[in-house]
Amino acid sequence: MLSIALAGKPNAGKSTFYKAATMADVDVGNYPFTTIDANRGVSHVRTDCPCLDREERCGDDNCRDGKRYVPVELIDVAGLVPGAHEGRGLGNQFLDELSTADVILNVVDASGGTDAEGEPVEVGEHDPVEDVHFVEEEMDLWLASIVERNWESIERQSRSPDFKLDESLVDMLAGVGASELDVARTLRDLEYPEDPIAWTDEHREALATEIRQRTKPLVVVANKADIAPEGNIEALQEAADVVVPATADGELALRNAAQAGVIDYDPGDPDFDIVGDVSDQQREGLNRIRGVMDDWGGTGVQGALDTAVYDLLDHLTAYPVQNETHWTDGQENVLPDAFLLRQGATPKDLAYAVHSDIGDGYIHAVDARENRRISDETELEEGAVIKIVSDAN
Ligand SMILES: Nc1nc2c(ncn2[C@@H]2O[C@H](COP(=O)(O)OP(=O)(O)OP(=O)(O)O)[C@@H](O)[C@H]2O)c(=O)[nH]1
Ligand SMILES: [Mg+2]
Repeated sequence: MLSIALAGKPNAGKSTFYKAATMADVDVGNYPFTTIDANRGVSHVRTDCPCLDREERCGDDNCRDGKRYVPVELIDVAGLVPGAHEGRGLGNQFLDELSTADVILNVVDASGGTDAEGEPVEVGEHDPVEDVHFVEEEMDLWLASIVERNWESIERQSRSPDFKLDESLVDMLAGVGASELDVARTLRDLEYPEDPIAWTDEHREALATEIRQRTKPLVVVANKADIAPEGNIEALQEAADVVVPATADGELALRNAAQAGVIDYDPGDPDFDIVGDVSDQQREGLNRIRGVMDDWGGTGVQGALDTAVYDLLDHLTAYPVQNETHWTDGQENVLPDAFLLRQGATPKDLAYAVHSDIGDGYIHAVDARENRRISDETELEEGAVIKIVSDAN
């Protein structure tokens, strides 16, 4: 499963985001380091279900009237402060929690109501732009310290006649999610001495930064948009490449209200309808959330997850089916499985995602939307419905 981690300074709203996105019961509090041990749970990204092209909607639990929710892992870690890689705040051990993540949501308190350490201050007192880059810097330094720690072993390996730097680096960096391709591209882009013994700290830091950029791309979540002073969100949008304005608190309130039957709302909707009895106070609260949604197209929680997976990681959703004619002629109306694959993925990649035996036994694939055999080189598109023919079937 793809893995998304929430990182950022204390008190920015990471656990509130996590709680809203997973509906798990975790601690939230207006003070730094509410979270100490990481929370891991299942959230979802949202896309259009292929059933929207059919007369009947899909009967799967993860499809709500054509809105398809595809599972991803979400990790909520302790707050990060500048200097964390050398043990400040709760230290650096929890940076290790980020090593399995494919993408990071850097939750920033856009209201400026918490200082650099996460202590509450007057709204607007702290400049949230200051909180954007330190997360990347801490992650770079953390990775640099891993490289540093392992360099002696690389030096030792380099004395062997069949030493290959790329292979040794792949071994060393696999744990932080770097693939052979990541290492190959990084080495292509860097200038470095052939002999590992001649590497300086600067070479190792440059390596760490490149690898971090490739393996841990970041989305900035401009949280607390509901109370952010005029101009703060825009300043954040200037300061970072990918910024999603959000109210995690608002999303949590909406999910709770939807669960209680008070509103009609599916995560990621741009708006909601009040369908139950509400007090004046509740109505006022809901309208405040609606204000943020009107400004930014939603609460931003689902939007941030979707941006991370579909835009930053460039993934698509593919749906394997058992029987292509049943899907084509409408006998079968449920798509029980959805897989997130990198853009460029082929039918065989989908086969391997389903199961390694299915991949090993892959014979050919059929596009079930059109009931037509497709070539093994076909690049799958978002919403592909595919029957894999495999001798492991
Ligand atoms: N106004 C407003 N407050 C929010 C929002 N999201 C979270 N908060 C509040 O911000 C405070 C901190 O929230 P948490 O979710 O505990 O923050 P955290 O980042 O997990 O904090 P640590 O675990 O200490 O690192 C709480 O008082 C939340 O209610 C939001 O969208 N708007
Ligand atoms: Mg927390």
